[in-house]
Amino acid sequence: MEHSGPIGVLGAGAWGTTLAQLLAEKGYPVDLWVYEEDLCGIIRETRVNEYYLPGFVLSENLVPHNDLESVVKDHDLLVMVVPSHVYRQVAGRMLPYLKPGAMVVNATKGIENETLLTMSGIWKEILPDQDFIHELSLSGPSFAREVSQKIPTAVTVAGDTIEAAQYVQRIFSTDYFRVYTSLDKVGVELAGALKNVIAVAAGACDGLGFGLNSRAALITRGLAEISRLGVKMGAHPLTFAGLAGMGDLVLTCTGDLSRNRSVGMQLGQGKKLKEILEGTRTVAEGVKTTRSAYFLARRMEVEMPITERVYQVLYEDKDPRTAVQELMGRDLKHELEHA
Ligand SMILES: NC(=O)c1ccc[n+]([C@@H]2O[C@H](COP(=O)([O-])OP(=O)(O)OC[C@H]3O[C@@H](n4cnc5c(N)ncnc54)[C@H](O)[C@@H]3O)[C@@H](O)[C@H]2O)c1
Ligand SMILES: O=P(O)(O)OC[C@H](O)CO
Repeated sequence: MEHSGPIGVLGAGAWGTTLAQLLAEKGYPVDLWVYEEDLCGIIRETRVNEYYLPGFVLSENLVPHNDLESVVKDHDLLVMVVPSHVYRQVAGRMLPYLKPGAMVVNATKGIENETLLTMSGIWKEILPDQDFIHELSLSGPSFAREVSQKIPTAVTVAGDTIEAAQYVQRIFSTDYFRVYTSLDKVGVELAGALKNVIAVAAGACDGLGFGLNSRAALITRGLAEISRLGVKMGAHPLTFAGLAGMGDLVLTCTGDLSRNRSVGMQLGQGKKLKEILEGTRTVAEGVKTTRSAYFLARRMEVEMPITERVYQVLYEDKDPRTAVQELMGRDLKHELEHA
């Protein structure tokens, strides 16, 4: 084992717990930050995350904590898996304990509403010194439950240097979790966040009772528009054909385990957003990311017709059926236009 010392995982939702368990089962001592005090006690006593990942007994190498200091202080490697809307707040609280030179692997998928920044953008904004930490992004098609079941999965980790990306690649890879490297952090982060918007649209299409043709069209044209925005923001176009792009888009637009697809499905079936979100403990990042993507597209002057319609359905009460009619009725185009 190349890495020594404890690994801190921040966020004990389904994904944070899954990644913590993967690392703990590889033999690393893992400190897991659990936001909810009662859940922290439950995990300590039962070894099961009853709220977010029931059914999996967690390794003794994994220690739950409710205080941030125990998970961050003196840790050379940290994994961030809190929802994007609380990321800045949690990262800010971590600052006093952060070890200089620590590696921070971001596994959150989202774009902040207020600033339109991705998670690495948040670190850039709040860190006094840009070289204080090495920040990387882990993304790709990976439903937590399937990874917890050790179903073969492939993801990608993007860093600023190949050495950093390969270091993290080795730490996370197992015989069921294959990690590729990338140097396109902008692309990997944007692809992982923006696919959730298209997943809401794909779910809505299914909820309206449309068929597989519609879904395939949405996935393909969705990929076209999220690539368009990503490339304009400096991403490598081929990242969108990779695991964090096409891979995660296909998974989330077609997989019944997707929370984002499920939100869309319920919208298509006529439920209102408030009703859908009420009483759900888990996060569907696409709901908030849609707002960010909509304003980012306007700021960057990039045409994103699907994202625009998802925004109108979520936030302006547009009927999903009208949104589909509008998409189908747009001016006819050349397929590679704006590509
Ligand atoms: N679940 C997956 O399959 C999966 C896979 C890949 C990436 N992700 C990404 O991982 C991130 C976390 O998702 P998840 O599925 O693990 O979460 P989840 O929906 O299972 O759980 C919600 C999480 O939010 C935390 N939380 C709620 N309010 C909080 C607050 N005020 N401060 C700090 N934490 C708070 C909860 O403690 C819990 O950890 C998201 O960005 C998601 O897109 C999820
Ligand atoms: O359940 P979702 O829609 O948040 O998707 C989870 C992951 O992002 C899939 O890779």
